[in-house]
Amino acid sequence: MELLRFTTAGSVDDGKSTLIGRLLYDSKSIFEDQMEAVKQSSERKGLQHVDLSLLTDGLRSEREQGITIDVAYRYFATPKRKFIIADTPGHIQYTRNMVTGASTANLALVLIDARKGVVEQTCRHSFIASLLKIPHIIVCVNKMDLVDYSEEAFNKVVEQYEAFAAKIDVKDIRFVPISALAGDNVVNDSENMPWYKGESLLHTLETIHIASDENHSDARFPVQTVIRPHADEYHDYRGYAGRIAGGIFRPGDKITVLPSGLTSTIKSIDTYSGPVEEAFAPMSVSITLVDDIDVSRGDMLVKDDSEPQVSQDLDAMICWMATRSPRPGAKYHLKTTTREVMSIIKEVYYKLDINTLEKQEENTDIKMNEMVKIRLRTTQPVVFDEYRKNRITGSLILVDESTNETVAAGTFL
Ligand SMILES: Nc1nc2c(ncn2[C@@H]2O[C@H](COP(=O)(O)OP(=O)(O)OP(=O)(O)O)[C@@H](O)[C@H]2O)c(=O)[nH]1
Repeated sequence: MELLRFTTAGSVDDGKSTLIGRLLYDSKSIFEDQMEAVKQSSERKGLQHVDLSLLTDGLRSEREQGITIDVAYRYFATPKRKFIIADTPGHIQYTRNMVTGASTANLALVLIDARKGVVEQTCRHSFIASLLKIPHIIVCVNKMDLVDYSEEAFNKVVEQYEAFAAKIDVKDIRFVPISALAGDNVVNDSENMPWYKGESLLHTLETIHIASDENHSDARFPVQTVIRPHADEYHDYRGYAGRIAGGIFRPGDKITVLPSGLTSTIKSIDTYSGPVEEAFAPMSVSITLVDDIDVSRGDMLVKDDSEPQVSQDLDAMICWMATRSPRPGAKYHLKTTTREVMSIIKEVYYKLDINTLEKQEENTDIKMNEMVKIRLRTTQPVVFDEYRKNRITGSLILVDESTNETVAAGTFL
């Protein structure tokens, strides 16, 4: 079953927790005992309705804790799709959390209070979504019950957001008028808004087309492991295992190994369920070649017609995630796909103000949560693509050599 990852970020009290609770509840992804606990807490608080945000906030304390980055991941499934929600706070001091949540997302859910319209947080979250090339945005105009389910109020928010969205690079933007509290258009179609002819939020999440968002034209296979079993019967087997990051590979295809430049031809492609005649992203496969050439972990198999870039000088847009600013001359492990090399930050071009997308070229000492364009110099060649071409081979993280802390996440330009 297809998996859709989406991020949510909103400003305080937009109703994010209530919305996520409503999605889980109405799609029947909640366990009875969790629901019973929420009902009881709501009663204790003297509420007339069941406070669904308690459900989300309760789950929030059970969240997966990253060592440096705190993003609450939540999982649910319907008969049509599986979902992972990366729930991040929208405040500027949590930019790094938003970047982490957005880096693998297929879709960003932007929540707007119908009474307030577009606010700073809305813009910031949308900018991050566009910088990280999230292909789809769904703008949920929430609390429609508080504006009498008015079409005019909804249209005003749509207009306001569209005026802002002209500045960002996201192709697919949709709008859904909802009430997370009352349940309108979240899972079930609303009877209170007959003027809205679109689908409910869940229906959109279940059916939005995401397969074509993968890059199927430029063949990329980062080698994760070299398999060479020593048992006698396999003595001539040498396979390269990993996950395809782009394009299509078939037995018989001519390939080049980068960065070495050696060439060969694919003999076979194996998967857990047997050999295949065709493999594409995001399949995990093991590839064998007709020649016994030198291939190691961190190399990339590509096809001749569309080669990635290979360089030791790399321009990237990064989000600085560490509390400590970079020290002059500090060395960082640069990790991209399965490759890891040493690097230093050679130059800082500018900082990007994520409220306005303006470049700031003066005063470029880097602080936590800032987006910065930098040049890295590595000790060995790196194989990469521009992020806009491929989100997997185009992304990187920097890990501090001495503390082992992830200090930055970024995209190649
Ligand atoms: N009337 C109305 N109230 C809503 C709606 N959605 C949320 N609320 C209320 O708005 C308040 C904030 O909702 P939350 O879900 O806690 O908001 P949040 O954005 O998750 O806030 P944080 O958890 O602080 O990030 C609560 O009192 C909700 O009951 C809605 O559709 N209509």
